[in-house]
This record gives sequence, C-alpha cells and structure tokens, in this order.
Amino acid sequence: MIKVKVCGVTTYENALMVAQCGVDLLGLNFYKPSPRSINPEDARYLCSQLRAVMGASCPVLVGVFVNDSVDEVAHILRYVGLDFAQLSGDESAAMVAELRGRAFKAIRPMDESVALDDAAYYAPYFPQNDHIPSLLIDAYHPGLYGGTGEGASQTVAQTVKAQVPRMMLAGGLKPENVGERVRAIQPWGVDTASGVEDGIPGIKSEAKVKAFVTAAKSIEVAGD
Ligand SMILES: O=C(O)c1ccccc1N[C@@H]1O[C@H](COP(=O)(O)O)[C@@H](O)[C@H]1O
Repeated sequence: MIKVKVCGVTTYENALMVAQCGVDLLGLNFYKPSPRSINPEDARYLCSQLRAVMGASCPVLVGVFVNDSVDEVAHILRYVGLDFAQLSGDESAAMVAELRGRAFKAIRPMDESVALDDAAYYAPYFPQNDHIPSLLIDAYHPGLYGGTGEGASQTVAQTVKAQVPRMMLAGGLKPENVGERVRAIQPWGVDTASGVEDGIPGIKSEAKVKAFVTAAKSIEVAGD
C-alpha cells in the first residue's frame, strides 16, 4: 500500500494526532526560514514523547534540511532522535553518500530533461532502506525549497517514476487531489505539508489529515 508522509509538524500534541491518523512517515523541518521550522530542543521532546506513546507503531521520523553541512545534519539526527534526513536543498550526491543510507534527496526539476539528469546523478546513492523513498520529487519553484502548495508536473513525475525504485510525490497534494494524482502517477509514496493545514503553517488539521490518508490509501497502486 502507498506510503503517506505528512511534513512540518511543530508541536507534540499535533504530531501525535497526525501519527494516530495512520501516516507512515512524519517530517520535522529544520530549515529556519520555513514557517514550519522547529528548533532541535522542541523536536527532541516531540520525538521522544511520540516514540514513548506510539511504541512500535510510531511513524518513521524524518528531519527536513536545506543546505546544512553533513556534520550539522548528522548532529541533529542524533540529538533529536530522528530516523532519516530529507535533503531539500542543493545538496550534492557526495553529501547523500556521506550520510550512509540515513538520507534521501528531494528534487524540484524544472522539466523532464533536468529530472532525468537529477535521477541519474543521485541514483548511485539511493538509500536501500525500504521504509524511505529513493528520491522525492517536488514542484519546481525558482526561489523556494518546498512547502509552496504548487503541484509537480505529471509528465515530469511519471518520467522520474520510471527511473526510480521508490519515488515519493510531493507538491500541492491535498485531500481533494491526492487520489487522482496517485491513480495517474502510481508513486511509492505521497507527501504533503500545506495541503493538510487550515491556514496556520506547522499545525495540521485532523479532518484534513484523515481525509488525505483515506484518499491516498484507497487507490490501488501497481505492485500492492
Ligand atoms: O514545508 C516547508 O515549508 C518546506 C520548506 C523548505 C523545504 C521543504 C519544505 N517542505 C516540503 O515541501 C514539500 C511540499 O510541500 P506542499 O505540500 O506543497 O506544501 C514537501 O515535500 C515537504 O516535505
């Protein structure tokens, strides 16, 4: 069944609600300019409480980073108690390699040709762990690294999907459109940040998260 990631939770209570809606991966954002950013101390508390309460059903906990160094990412992963890192900036393939299977890359290709180049460039360092995507594809934006609410091109996503074992689709996904996007693109997983909020970045709506999970998981994906 398709994997669902909800990204950019900022409080323990809201994260617990999202986790109890049945998401597979939960994202915490460490990019300070993001309206969904969380500081490492609050994130550490959130993760330890969530693991204590959820036990084995705790979602995979992912930190989102933009252009931090390997040392900074590795330190935050350890200090906060995260499982994996999502690299949403301009990080090199060498940086993904240095994180030794603990990181996956998010790309925002402008067109099909850039998408194919990006997929080939990162392919040697795709993580092998099947709890996380090999690669995440988000909408192109000239000035922002994510959380824009804009959709990724369907053709670009389909092109990347054909090259990648586990592609996670992001960008403008919400309860109203996720089913149709899953049916058309057949990704391994879907990710949403702004699409399950009620206008307050970093605080997710229970009704929207539930509707998103139900809509995404009700579509049959090839290989299920
Ligand atoms: O959510 C953010 O603010 C953000 C900022 C910088 C990098 C990544 C960010 N979030 C990622 O953006 C995509 C899609 O967001 P949306 O659903 O279109 O709002 C998602 O991958 C988040 O992980």
